Amino acid sequence: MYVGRFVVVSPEVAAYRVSSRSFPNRHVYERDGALVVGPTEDAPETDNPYIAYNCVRTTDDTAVVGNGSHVDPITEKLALGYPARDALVTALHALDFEKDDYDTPRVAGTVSPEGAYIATVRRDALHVQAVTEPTLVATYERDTPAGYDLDATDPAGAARELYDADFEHAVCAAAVAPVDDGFETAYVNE
Ligand SMILES: NC(=O)c1ncn([C@@H]2O[C@H](COP(=O)(O)O)[C@@H](O)[C@H]2O)c1NC=O
Repeated sequence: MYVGRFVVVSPEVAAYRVSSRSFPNRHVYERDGALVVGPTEDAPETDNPYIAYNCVRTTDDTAVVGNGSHVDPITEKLALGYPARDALVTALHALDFEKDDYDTPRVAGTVSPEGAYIATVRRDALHVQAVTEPTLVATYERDTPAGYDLDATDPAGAARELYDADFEHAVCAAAVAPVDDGFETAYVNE
């Protein structure tokens, strides 16, 4: 099954995978404390505005994952003191679904020692939900948050588990979790 990009959030960890039919030549890398999705050196030129973005950012107490430019305003609202639910609602409502050929939904997650959320904005819905067990939302097919069998509670394990998940066209994966002195991140490119 092809589900496109997806987020999995648990109370311990937030993770994200890029699956892509159209733009497979991409990778995750670190820049200025964020994890970024972007084209590899051999990628063909494109003017698609939706394929390069920060996919993981953190504030002092909360980490954000997502499939596009909304990761930045969600992070900025959190840094201003908005509760996670409100930061997700505000940023996703402002940017809305992607204006591409598929009306691709935006998906996002947050995790902090105080709690975790998962969210999506589609053409027909805005869904923001507190997470008490591992939960997945994807851009296509599985586009409403639903329980997912994630075993890992650490970023390295979660990024690996998402990369290896049985959905087509894996490209790369990333994950983030709170630790004693901040956040730990990990990613997989293969
Ligand atoms: N975030 C991403 O990495 C990303 N990759 C592709 N898209 C969008 O989704 C469309 C379909 O891409 P694909 O055929 O790879 O699933 C692309 O034309 C692009 O507008 C993305 N936008 C949202 O998921």
